[in-house]
Amino acid sequence: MTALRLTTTALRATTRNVNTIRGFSTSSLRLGAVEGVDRISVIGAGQMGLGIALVAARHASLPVTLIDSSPASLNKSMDFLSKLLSKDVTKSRLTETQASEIKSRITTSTDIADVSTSDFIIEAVPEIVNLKMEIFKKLSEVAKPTAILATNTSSISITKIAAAAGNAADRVISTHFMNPVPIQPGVEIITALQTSPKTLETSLSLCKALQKIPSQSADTPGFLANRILMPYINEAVICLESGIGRKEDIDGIMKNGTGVPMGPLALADFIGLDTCLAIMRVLYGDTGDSKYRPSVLLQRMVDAGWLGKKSGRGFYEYK
Ligand SMILES: NC(=O)c1ccc[n+]([C@@H]2O[C@H](COP(=O)([O-])OP(=O)(O)OC[C@H]3O[C@@H](n4cnc5c(N)ncnc54)[C@H](O)[C@@H]3O)[C@@H](O)[C@H]2O)c1
Repeated sequence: MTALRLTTTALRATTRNVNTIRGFSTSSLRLGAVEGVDRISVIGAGQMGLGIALVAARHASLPVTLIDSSPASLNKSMDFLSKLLSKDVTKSRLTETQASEIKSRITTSTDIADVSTSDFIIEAVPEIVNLKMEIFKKLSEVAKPTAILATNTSSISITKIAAAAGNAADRVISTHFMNPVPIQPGVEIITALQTSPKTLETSLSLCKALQKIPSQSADTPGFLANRILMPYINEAVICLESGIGRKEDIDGIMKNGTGVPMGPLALADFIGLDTCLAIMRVLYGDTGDSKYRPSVLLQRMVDAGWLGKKSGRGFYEYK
């Protein structure tokens, strides 16, 4: 009985402490600390890279170096970050002080060598195999010899990317965040043949610190998420190109009939049509299975530079 009462009292005290912590600025608190990870770098400041940087700075209070080869992308992302944080302040989800502390934890760079002080590096550049391999080769030269090298690839073999990292291959893993990163709790974790158990363990701890829920998948084309999602999107594009339905009807029936928040064509615009096409090409190329053949219309839209929301035009138009 006494033990039970003590436990209950301790539990109430802990709950009180947690609530007190929640009400205060997180500046001096590392709520989501991960052993051996004091700084992270994110390479690629597009929609995924920015989201990852934001959750690391916000939920794990980690300093982040956000790297992009394009200064314009960095500026655009930092402007967008300010808008996201202001919205949270307006909606009373953050105080102004917390918002400016989160922003101050993120520094930007155009030089990949600036990963050199980070313990965990997450690559989020476009879904182009040679580009990713080039980056992992470079990371094996410029990163700390203990740093974990993670990729956010949607479909490319982690084992292949790890091979490009040479002696660092055992520290390569995939932390495949879902879009939009600040909202979706799921992260797919994929290990390469070379990945060490320690790399996996630290990556799972980081996911927890970022308040994400990991699901593990084998290193196969598309892993779990895109092996299921992309053929669905591709089939919706085939329905459009073969005149089975208008875009409003395709999206309408899936939205109103299956309860998904977005129809498949609107979702493709949101993901990026170049990313969708790249994933379908990996699924088709790596399996040789015709069920994964990318729709011709999807290829033509990417040829036209109609990449979806990020370019202002995809299946729909965006201001
Ligand atoms: N969009 C999604 O819904 C989604 C979801 C999960 C995973 N992913 C994956 O995440 C990765 C990034 O996707 P995204 O949608 O953020 O792409 P994006 O096009 O929005 O951003 C990519 C960024 O990488 C930068 N970049 C290009 N080359 C670079 C280089 N050599 N060095 C540094 N930066 C470079 C670009 O300037 C751009 O800012 C891809 O592998 C994609 O498959 C995307």
